[in-house]
Amino acid sequence: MMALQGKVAVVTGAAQGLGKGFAEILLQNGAKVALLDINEKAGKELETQFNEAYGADRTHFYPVDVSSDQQFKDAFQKILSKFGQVDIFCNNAGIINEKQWEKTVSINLCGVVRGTYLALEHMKKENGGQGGVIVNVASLAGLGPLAQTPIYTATKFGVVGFTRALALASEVANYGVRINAMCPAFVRTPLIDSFNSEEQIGQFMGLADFTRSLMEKFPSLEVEEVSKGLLLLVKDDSLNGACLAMMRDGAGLVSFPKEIPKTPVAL
Ligand SMILES: NC(=O)C1=CN([C@@H]2O[C@H](COP(=O)(O)OP(=O)(O)OC[C@H]3O[C@@H](n4cnc5c(N)ncnc54)[C@H](O)[C@@H]3O)[C@@H](O)[C@H]2O)C=CC1
Ligand SMILES: CCCCCC(=O)CC\C=C/C=C/C=C/[C@@H](O)[C@@H](O)CCCC(=O)O
Repeated sequence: MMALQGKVAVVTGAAQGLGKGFAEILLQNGAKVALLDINEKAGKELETQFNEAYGADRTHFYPVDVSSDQQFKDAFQKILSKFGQVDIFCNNAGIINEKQWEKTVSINLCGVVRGTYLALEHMKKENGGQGGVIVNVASLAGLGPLAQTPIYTATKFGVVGFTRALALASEVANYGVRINAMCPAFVRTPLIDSFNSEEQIGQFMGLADFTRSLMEKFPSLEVEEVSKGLLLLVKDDSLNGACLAMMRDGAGLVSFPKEIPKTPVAL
């Protein structure tokens, strides 16, 4: 198991919700944490709160829009200057917006790719790196479709596929970096209210009741529960290419079939 004492972690979308919970559990386990978020006010307030709770200079906030290549790169250089290294990188920032769907793709998928590649270039042994672990936050909607949010679903399937492919590349090329994905069901954060927002859901508002039925099937998790899942994926150094599905009735590592199950058809 990876010891976190003295390790340096980066968490995107850290100002609230799951990212705040992930940052806190990493701090509680001895890591230093760089908080990245587009919400500057909430990020600075959380930096102060965490430094008071866990010791001065254990946390630093960096205002970053993960859809901006330059902002992400600039922040990463500042993090290396301040902390000297990055051992853990959690790509968590994400939105739901089926109307501004290019924005959703740029944040949820392209933002994860940007963060992953920044971390990998720094961590991989062939570049003189010390190795490390990357956790990409997908969703249960990255394993099965969420009818009301086809674009959000597409981005989360993309995060799962990208994470699994890069984990395999890391194993084959011996990068010394583990890359895993988290696939939680509904979690009690501001994001889940999106299903009721015409501004975010647009043409799919008529499917709100379908999502409500899914929320009954998958009762909401608490941030603290999901944060324990993050800690597992970070600490268990046997896990690479793992997808941790999390629901209220339990969590499990997804077993992807070696062969794609299919029903033969005569062409
Ligand atoms: N809440 C849920 O039911 C579930 C959430 N997730 C995923 O977990 C991640 C976090 O979601 P929540 O904490 O629930 O959402 P949230 O809306 O509470 O927090 C998201 C955070 O990301 C930040 N953010 C948004 N756009 C950004 C950008 N362009 N650059 C940097 N930061 C940005 C926001 O300011 C906010 O602090 C997302 O990727 C989401 O898709 C996955 C499964 C379930
Ligand atoms: C609209 C609000 C979205 C909130 C953010 C999320 O990512 C929530 C995702 C939660 C649930 C997704 C459920 C998907 C369900 C179906 O695709 C089903 O096929 C999945 C089956 C999983 C199982 O039963 O093992």
